[in-house]
Amino acid sequence: MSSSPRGSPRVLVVDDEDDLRDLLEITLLKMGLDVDGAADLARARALLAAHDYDLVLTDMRLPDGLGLELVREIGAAGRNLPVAVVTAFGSAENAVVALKAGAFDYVTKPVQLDQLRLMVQSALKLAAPAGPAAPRAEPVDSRLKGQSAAMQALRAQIARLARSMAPIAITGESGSGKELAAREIHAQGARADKPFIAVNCGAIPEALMEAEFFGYRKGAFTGAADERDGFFQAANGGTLMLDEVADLPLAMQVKLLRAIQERRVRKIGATAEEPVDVRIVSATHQDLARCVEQGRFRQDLFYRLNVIELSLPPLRDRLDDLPVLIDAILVRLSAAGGQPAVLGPGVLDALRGYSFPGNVRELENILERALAFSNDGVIDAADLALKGAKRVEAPAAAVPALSAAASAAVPAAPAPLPDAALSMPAGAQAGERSGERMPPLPDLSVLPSNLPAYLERVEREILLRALAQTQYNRTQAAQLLGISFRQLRYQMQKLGIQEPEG
Ligand SMILES: Nc1ncnc2c1ncn2[C@@H]1O[C@H](COP(=O)(O)OP(=O)(O)OP(=O)(O)O)[C@@H](O)[C@H]1O
Repeated sequence: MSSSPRGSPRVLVVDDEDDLRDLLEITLLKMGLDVDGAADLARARALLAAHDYDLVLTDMRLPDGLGLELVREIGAAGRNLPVAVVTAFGSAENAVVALKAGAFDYVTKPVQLDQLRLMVQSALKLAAPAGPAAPRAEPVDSRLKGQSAAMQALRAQIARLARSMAPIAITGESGSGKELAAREIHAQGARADKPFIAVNCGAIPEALMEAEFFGYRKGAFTGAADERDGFFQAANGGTLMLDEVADLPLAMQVKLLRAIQERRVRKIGATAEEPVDVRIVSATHQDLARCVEQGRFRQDLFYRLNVIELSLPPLRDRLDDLPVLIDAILVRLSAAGGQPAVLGPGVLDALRGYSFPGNVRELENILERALAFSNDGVIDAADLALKGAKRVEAPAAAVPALSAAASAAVPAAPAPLPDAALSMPAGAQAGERSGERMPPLPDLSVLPSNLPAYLERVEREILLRALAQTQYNRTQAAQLLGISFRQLRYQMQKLGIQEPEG
């Protein structure tokens, strides 16, 4: 190994096409890097044995084998050395295979120099200045709490994944920590000092999606008074989390695929595209493969997003983590500087007996509410209101239908409708789909003169009832209505619904 003092970062370029190798070498030299070139695997191996590198950039097809072999060998040797591959245009498969094998990233031919520079900069941030070093198996201050084997394995997996650009698809039930895991991946990678942007794909109205994701130029459409960046520009250099990705409409899936493949986006109303350097992490509580089978999700986008899978176990499968989680939550909930609350006798057992359909978020909700009812900082079993929580399972004659009479006058800021106004109109047909509660439609013999205001009023009433029925447990209210917690929170904010004091 060369033991020369480390000056400029050193890059190894492996490519048998002289022209392309020269172009890559010149570009890297202009970035102030030291560069060595190799035309085949044998030469590359010899150079790797003789020198410390900070980055390897290799073509996929070489005269004596595949660039993929280098990716694997370097990974197996545990060297802290990012390897990027150059793949032929349109061969998404190669890129995905390389990422799965542990490549840090890839560039496609013909190589776009601006993209190459972005990729190299990001790779060099990863290279440890003091040479090879094993990645930390488990950071001391991981935000993902829990000592169960599943959580330990998850943290170790995150520590490895954080070091590459490979798209990660996170699955897990609602409230199981998908966003937290995504933040952890971001925080442990080279992009930590750049933005992490989480987007709830299910909460953006379809008509606004393109503008929200890609931005727009001034005057691009009525109301576009100023130029605005989209999520991609906002996340540039960092991580973009596509939460509830299964909710993306098909038309948007096509545009997103293009942006991910090309690593370029075009603002609405702009003529030129701009390069973006964004790591994509997606999450869903749905089975995305099934969505593909059902034609609701594009196969090609699925393939692009699902390079590495990370699965979060439900809380009921790791109840041993309860004490650690409870401690962390109670510390967070304690007034600044104050003593955290403690659990009274039997409380932990009561919680162990609960199935937590809303996972860690539900545990947080339960403890937050219990704390409000508790005396002297001691939470008793009765404070948990778990019995009430189980009411969710009771067959809900729940949300009654609205009668059109209630809509005759729609106030600007609609108040909850009186019960009398919520009686089911005679002869109304309940639209039942298998297993779904589908209350009958309101009597629409009188049509609302302001549809958006009327629908808002209906929605508000439904949310208020679901919240009242679950004692303002938002996790359970969301479940009752078959929407995600974030959707509920978003709608509550939109409609100005707040939890009552006390
Ligand atoms: N292992 C964990 N340790 C500590 N807190 C956790 C853990 N897992 C989840 N949480 C907390 O639980 C709450 C829900 O987590 P998060 O928002 O990441 O879930 P999610 O799976 O993304 O939910 P959704 O599907 O509704 O979007 C957050 O407040 C988060 O901090």
